[in-house]
Amino acid sequence: MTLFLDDVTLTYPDGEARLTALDAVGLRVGGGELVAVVGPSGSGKSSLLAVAATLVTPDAGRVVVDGVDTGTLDRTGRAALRRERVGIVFQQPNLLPSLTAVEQLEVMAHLAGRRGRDVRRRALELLDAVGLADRAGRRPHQLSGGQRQRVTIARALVNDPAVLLVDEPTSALDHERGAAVLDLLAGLTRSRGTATLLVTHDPAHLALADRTVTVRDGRLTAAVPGH
Ligand SMILES: Nc1ncnc2c1ncn2[C@@H]1O[C@H](COP(=O)(O)OP(=O)(O)OP(=O)(O)O)[C@@H](O)[C@H]1O
Repeated sequence: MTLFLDDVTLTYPDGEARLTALDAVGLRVGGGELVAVVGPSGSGKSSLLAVAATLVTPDAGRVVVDGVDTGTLDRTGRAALRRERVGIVFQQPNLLPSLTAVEQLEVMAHLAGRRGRDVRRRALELLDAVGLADRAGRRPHQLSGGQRQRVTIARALVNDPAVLLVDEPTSALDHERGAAVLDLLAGLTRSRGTATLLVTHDPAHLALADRTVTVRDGRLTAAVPGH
């Protein structure tokens, strides 16, 4: 389970010219590895996640998810790859208001073509793993912000993704809950062997990462943790 970005360049239209959001970026995240991404506002962090998630196609370079060169896939193929092999956790928990916690997970499994009793068992296992076994029947408005965030993490894992992409997972949480969510992500990365890319502004998170990379003006550099 790996994520590999090879010489990836992404530009956006900018009036008559083009703005370079990612400039010849190379990055390899191995299975069981947690890589933190830091950098100033507007430097290209979200663009990096969007490209890795195959939500945006780069102008040049290769994005290889779990051994699959995503450039060889059409739109349908990329959507299937995302459903089956990529877990995405956005900043704001985007849960469906009418569904219970366990149903949020089941819907994702169903979209990936999974059915049956195993799906519920697996969903409950994951909710247990994020400390929400006793909240499985609650809807989003009956959960705290931190609990909702943990549901989105469990949901991102329901189809056993090879690659986990996480954008500022603790920005809405207090320090203690944020630290608990980070511990959880780091633990799941290692126990499940996912390749995890984590965008963060929180220096405390860097200690849990195996590596930190810095994005600056669309370019990637390795950073010394804690600096
Ligand atoms: N859809 C778009 N169209 C045009 N320009 C864009 C688009 N999305 C992002 N950009 C530009 O690309 C650059 C990188 O943006 P990106 O969102 O990747 O930065 P970021 O590091 O995630 O920033 P932040 O920390 O503020 O979220 C910025 O200059 C931004 O203005």
